[in-house]
Amino acid sequence: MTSEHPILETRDLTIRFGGHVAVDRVSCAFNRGTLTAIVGPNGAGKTTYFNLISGQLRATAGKVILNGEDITRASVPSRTEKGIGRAFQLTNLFPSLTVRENVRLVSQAKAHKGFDFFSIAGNHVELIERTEHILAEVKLIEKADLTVAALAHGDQRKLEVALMIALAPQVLMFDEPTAGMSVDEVPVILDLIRTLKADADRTILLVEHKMDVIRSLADRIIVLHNGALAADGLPADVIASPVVQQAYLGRDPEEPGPAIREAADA
Ligand SMILES: Nc1ncnc2c1ncn2[C@@H]1O[C@H](COP(=O)(O)OP(=O)(O)OP(=O)(O)O)[C@@H](O)[C@H]1O
Repeated sequence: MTSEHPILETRDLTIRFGGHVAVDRVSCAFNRGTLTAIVGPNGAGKTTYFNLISGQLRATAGKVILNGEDITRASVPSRTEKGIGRAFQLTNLFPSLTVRENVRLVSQAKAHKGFDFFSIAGNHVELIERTEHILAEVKLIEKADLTVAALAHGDQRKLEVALMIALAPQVLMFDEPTAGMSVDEVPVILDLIRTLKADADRTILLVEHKMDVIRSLADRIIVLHNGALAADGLPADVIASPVVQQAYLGRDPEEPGPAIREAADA
């Protein structure tokens, strides 16, 4: 972790649905270059917390601060432009275009935000190079000429990540990236997240249930329980803490359960 100011912060972030408080005064700061796993039982508020950060939901109270700027009331596109990245839904893209064309389109959309009349030619070369760089980073070069519709499930997830990267986000949000993946596909996505993490400018938030995945990737774990922050710290400490053993894993701390065994087997 670094000592600089946090890139992202939530302050007393809260959302109520009728009488139900789904996210309850969550205050948390995320430093640049770190990967934080967000865990908690089903219905704990993890996805809702993500939606409040990326802007799909508006907070009832509290704040979301990005690079010192209050973005609590900003729209989703505005947050995306400011540096919050969340994987695309492929259904919003062009299934009949190739992988490369999709990445190029999103890169182009990003580049046009900073359009410079005097460097059109330069932009074009840069765009091609950037597209190839992203395809290489997510290991989709060999599939670049396939249409999206022809991709296997795991490769579609990689493309979602590629499109997120094309928007050059500072904060990358993954909501259960290995959900629904085959045993073969899981390590590929984990490797990809590890590669992304190697860039110290990227700050990663990861909602994940698989404890072995969390152990291998996270610098820090925060635990949500009934919408509130129940624990926050280094992975080994948080996993071992009574609050997690009882509240999240639902068992006696002395008695290792399936998630811990899974971690031990990994
Ligand atoms: N739009 C909504 N309207 C009403 N209630 C909602 C809405 N979105 C979420 N909730 C409720 O808020 C609570 C938190 O849900 P959320 O999906 O954030 O939990 P989660 O921790 O991501 O769970 P899971 O691990 O099952 O994905 C749940 O009780 C859910 O039913």
